This record gives sequence, structure tokens and C-alpha cells, in this order.
Amino acid sequence: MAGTVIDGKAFAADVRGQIADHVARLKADHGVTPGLAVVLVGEDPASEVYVAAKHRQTVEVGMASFEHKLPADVPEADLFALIDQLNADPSVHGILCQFPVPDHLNERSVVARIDPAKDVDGLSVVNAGLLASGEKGLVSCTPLGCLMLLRDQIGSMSGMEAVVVGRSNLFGKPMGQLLLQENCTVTIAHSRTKDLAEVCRRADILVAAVGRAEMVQADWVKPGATVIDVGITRIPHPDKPGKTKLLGDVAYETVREVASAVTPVPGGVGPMTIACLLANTLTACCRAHGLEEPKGLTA
Ligand SMILES: Nc1nc2c(c(=O)[nH]1)N[C@@H](CN(C=O)c1ccc(C(=O)N[C@@H](CCC(=O)O)C(=O)O)cc1)CN2
Repeated sequence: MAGTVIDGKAFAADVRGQIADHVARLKADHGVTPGLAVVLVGEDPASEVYVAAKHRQTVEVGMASFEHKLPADVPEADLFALIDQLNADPSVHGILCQFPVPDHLNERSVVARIDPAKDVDGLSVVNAGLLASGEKGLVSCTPLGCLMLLRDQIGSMSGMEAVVVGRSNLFGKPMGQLLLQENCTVTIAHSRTKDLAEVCRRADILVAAVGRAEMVQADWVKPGATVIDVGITRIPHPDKPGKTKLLGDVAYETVREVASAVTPVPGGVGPMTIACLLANTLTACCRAHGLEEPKGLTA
């Protein structure tokens, strides 16, 4: 029997509903409105789509959305001046700069400029360090979304073998830390890992985040494993000229026959990224005002 398809789109809609309820209570009881500022540098078409989706969903849950679009050749000093202004603005509880940024800018320096308490992407060294130490910070959105899906699907993960393929700061490392906190035995595999297929076959939980379309084949998957696909590769559509199609890192159709559950692409992990960004903004707002944090929306 084919494994369960984990519906990230529906789960993300449910998370946004919980956030909207909490935001409505914050406004009614405390007169506080969470605010998210998104900075977009340049005109990358995919980034424009993501930033528009962030704006729409921020407004839909009742938060304030502040969009800042800067030209592709903006000097670093001007970008930093804007971030400093947002850091000091009490109506802004979350700040992010959409990635990728143009080549003359450095993503790490940009993240480092953001106040860690407002770093709702959870990418600063302060937030990465807090996560690694098991302390309260803000957790990177896509790993947090995967954790929510896994908790919902599996319940307790204690003692399970988890393999994360990919070691990026944005995803692989924080995902590994989150699974460790769930008491999994964690392996972070990468491009130099020997016999990757064999390592993956050990996994009760297999998380693929390498950006290589359909790399994880059915014979890499332990029967009954839960498989989370974080990859997104856009290819020309094989049947519809002029159209494109998204592929994940997992050979979905065949892996589904082996796994107990798998996330599709699109409609799996992707929608959770923005839902968790909103969750982090709400958390940051509650902390800034000394109010109770939302339950079930943090690590
Ligand atoms: N500052 C950041 N930049 C980027 C991040 C990030 O988390 N922080 N992640 C990605 C882009 N991203 C959000 O910013 C993002 C990617 C994908 C999706 C999504 O819902 N994907 C859909 C498919 C959408 C499509 O058709 O293209 C899915 O998988 O179902 C949401 C947000 C890079 N930059």
C-alpha cells in the first residue's frame, strides 16, 4: 500500500488559522499588532513571488506588513541603514532580507546586522547558537516547518534514526539540531558522505535538502520510513511546452511505495516556510511585550 501523502498546504493553512486567532486576541486584549518587515534587494522573479506571498499572508493573519524594495545595486551602507532603522522601530517585531541577495552583498553580514530578537528567519549566529545549546531563540523557518509536520505525523521521535541530507546553515544544520532535541540519533550527510544510499537506508526519518532533482530513489529508503522532501528544482514541463514543473530531491512516485509517509513537491514543506515565518513573528512580538507565547508554534 502506498504511503501517506503529508499535506503541507493544508497543515500550513491550519497553522495560519491558529496564528490569526492569537493575533486577534493580542489586539483585543493588549492593543498590540505584530509587525513583519521584509526587505527585497533587486528583482529576482522567484524572490518577488515569495515576497508577495509573505505580504499577502501577513496581512491575512492580521499582522502589519512593511515591504522595502531596494535596487539591485544598493550600497551595503544603505541596506544596513534601513536594517538599523527597522531594528529601532517598535512596531516592527520581525525583520528578514529575502535571499538570494546580489553578489556585492554578503548574506551573513546582512543577517548579522538584524537584531537577533527580530531575526525571524532564525539565521543569525546568536539564534543558531541558542538552538545548538537547547535555549530559547528563533528557529529557521523551513526546519521548524518540517519539525511541525514530523510531530504531527509521528508523535514521539525518541530513539529514531534520523538522516538529514544537506548541511547548509539555512536548513541542514538547524534541522539536525531540532531532531536531536526530539531525541533522535542524527546523521547529517553531505556531498562527501561515503555510500550515501546505505546511510539513507538506516533512516526512520529521512530529510532530503540537497537541491538535486529526484536524487533519493526508492532503494535508498527503509520500508516504513517517513520522508521529508525539502528540494525544489524547476524544470521545463515535459508535456506542456513553455510551462515549468517543480521536482523535489525525492523520486516521489516510487518512494511513496516504500515509505510510510512522504511530503510532495509542491504542497509539502514549501508552504510551511511562510507559515513558520508568521509563527516566529508572533513569537518575537509576544517576547517583546512580555506576553504569553503561542503554544505549538515554536520548537
Ligand atoms: N530570507 C529567506 N530567503 C529565502 C528563504 C527563507 O526561508 N528566508 N527560503 C527560500 C524561498 N522561500 C521563502 O522565502 C520559499 C520557498 C518556497 C515556498 C513554497 O511555498 N513553495 C511551494 C512552490 C511554490 C512555487 O510554485 O514556486 C511548494 O513547495 O509547494 C515558500 C517560500 C529562498 N529564500
